[in-house]
Amino acid sequence: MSLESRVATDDGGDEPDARSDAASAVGADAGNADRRADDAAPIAASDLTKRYDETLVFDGLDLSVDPGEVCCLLGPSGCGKTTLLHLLAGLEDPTDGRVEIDGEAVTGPDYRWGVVFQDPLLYPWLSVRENVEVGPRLRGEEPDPDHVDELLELVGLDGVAEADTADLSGGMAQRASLARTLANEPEVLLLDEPFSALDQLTKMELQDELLRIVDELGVTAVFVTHDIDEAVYLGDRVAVMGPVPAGIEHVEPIDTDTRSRDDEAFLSERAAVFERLEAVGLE
Ligand SMILES: Nc1ncnc2c1ncn2[C@@H]1O[C@H](COP(=O)(O)OP(=O)(O)OP(=O)(O)O)[C@@H](O)[C@H]1O
Repeated sequence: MSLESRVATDDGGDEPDARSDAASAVGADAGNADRRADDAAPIAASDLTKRYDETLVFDGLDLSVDPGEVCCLLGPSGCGKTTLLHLLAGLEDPTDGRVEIDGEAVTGPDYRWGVVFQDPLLYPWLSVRENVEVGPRLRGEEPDPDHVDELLELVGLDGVAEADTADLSGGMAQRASLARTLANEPEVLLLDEPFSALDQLTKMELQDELLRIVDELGVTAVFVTHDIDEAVYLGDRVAVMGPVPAGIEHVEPIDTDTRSRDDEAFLSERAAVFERLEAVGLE
């Protein structure tokens, strides 16, 4: 049986409830059982300027992400989405300006603001479980096996904990990468096109799971994507970026009460975002 079918089998019909329980348990173990959207960390970027030699990527950009919100960054290729995410994550320094997460200045990477990249970047010599244990170990903590089990269940990998990462499909590898980031109990998730290399069905499945996890763990998320449908489906707001050095040209609020991929509200919000993208020069 392939690893994918083992996961499918293990998922079973009652999997969403099982994962729901796992999410609650993870929250409880993390000491954040009461951390819900209202208590999640806000992100504030003020007057951010970033210059690489002769390229001014943006100049005086402001962005506020509310606690528990999913903010999608959408824009033409090369407009600075990844650069902005790296500044929020402390992976790069701004030329000027400031980023704060939960009121604390971001001056470098920190396990409290977890990053998920397009490439899962798993350690190939470690099993799935050992990959998830990396964060606590790097912080000098012995991973709690129950907590790791709960995270693996949360992302639907409980059937393949001991597998080699080389045997994982792209979707499973990205699930493992997400679990590894969640093992650090981040207050904020910063995701850089994490699903862009996946087939459409896997992508849609992971989009739904991400929304559930963000909601249940009470984290704030910034999600970079090229995909308008993905931005409108995932986002509470979609920040449309223009060609450098425009930065954020428009922020579209999304009515998430009727979250769906094909109803009227979705299609009209998609059309509104598309119009904004066209206005900034869709590439
Ligand atoms: N390390 C770097 N050194 C020099 N220029 C850079 C560097 N990183 C990014 N840039 C430039 O900054 C601009 C923004 O790049 P960035 O990768 O952030 O855009 P993006 O919107 O994420 O692009 P894509 O959608 O294609 O991934 C581009 O002009 C890019 O060439």
